[in-house]
Amino acid sequence: MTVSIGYLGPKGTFTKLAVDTAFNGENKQSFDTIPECIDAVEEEKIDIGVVPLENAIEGTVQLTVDYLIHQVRLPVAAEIVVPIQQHLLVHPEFTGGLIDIREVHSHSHAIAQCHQYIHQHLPDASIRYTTSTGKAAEIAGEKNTPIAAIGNRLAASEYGLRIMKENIHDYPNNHTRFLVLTKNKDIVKIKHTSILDKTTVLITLPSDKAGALHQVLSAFAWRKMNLSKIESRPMKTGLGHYFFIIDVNQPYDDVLFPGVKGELEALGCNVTILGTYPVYQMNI
Ligand SMILES: O=C(O)C(=O)Cc1ccccc1
Repeated sequence: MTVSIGYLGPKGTFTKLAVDTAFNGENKQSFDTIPECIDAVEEEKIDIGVVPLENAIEGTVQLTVDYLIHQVRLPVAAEIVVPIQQHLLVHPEFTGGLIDIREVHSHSHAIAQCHQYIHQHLPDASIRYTTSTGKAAEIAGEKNTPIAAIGNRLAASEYGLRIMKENIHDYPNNHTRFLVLTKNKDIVKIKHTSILDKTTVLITLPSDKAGALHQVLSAFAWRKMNLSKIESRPMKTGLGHYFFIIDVNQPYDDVLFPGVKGELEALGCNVTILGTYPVYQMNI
């Protein structure tokens, strides 16, 4: 059986790079937006979806987290961590200098990863946000205009662009986490060895209870469960109402996690396990 894998496209995105690095030559399909890719997995038009989740410089990709919490809950089969290098890409016939560039197009995360560079070297260019870095590269390649895109080397080759300036991201240790979503975990075959297993838990606190978050954290702490991330997101039910999303650096088990859940539910919290999955660190 050929497994179909959807990703945030079009061609030349970081998500496509992550997919190419993690998977062999399955049938790969690009989607223009993150929700479209997630919906396609939900509607079983594709077997696996890969979407960006978090960047080391810019933080969470809110669209992914919110869509997965509020619209479509899909099991997470794996996390792929990929190093990110951002380059300034221009049409091959563009002969101007940095000073001549009028517009810089890219995904909001890519723009944010290069804020200092843009501020110092392209202060007069206007910023245009696109659904992905690949989309920005496609626009820059359409005709010879003073439009630059921020994206990767794959985008440069896919759209025939010239790399005008390499490595323009502001901080060197730039990595992005991608989620592998599927209803059937057995079909996910990643050609690397995982570095650890993680479990992601979604918790809502009882309203207006002093020390509730402290008690949530203690339930993990006294069990010596190591947390690697805690983030609050609005529940969208009113100001001051939040979910807490907690990553625990260990696989789900039948003792500790049910213990945490029982303890927190007794306090009036709501606890949902969003997924337990291996993490793969890629080198490209
Ligand atoms: O736009 C892309 O290429 C993506 O895959 C999303 C993204 C954007 C910036 C850094 C990492 C991933």
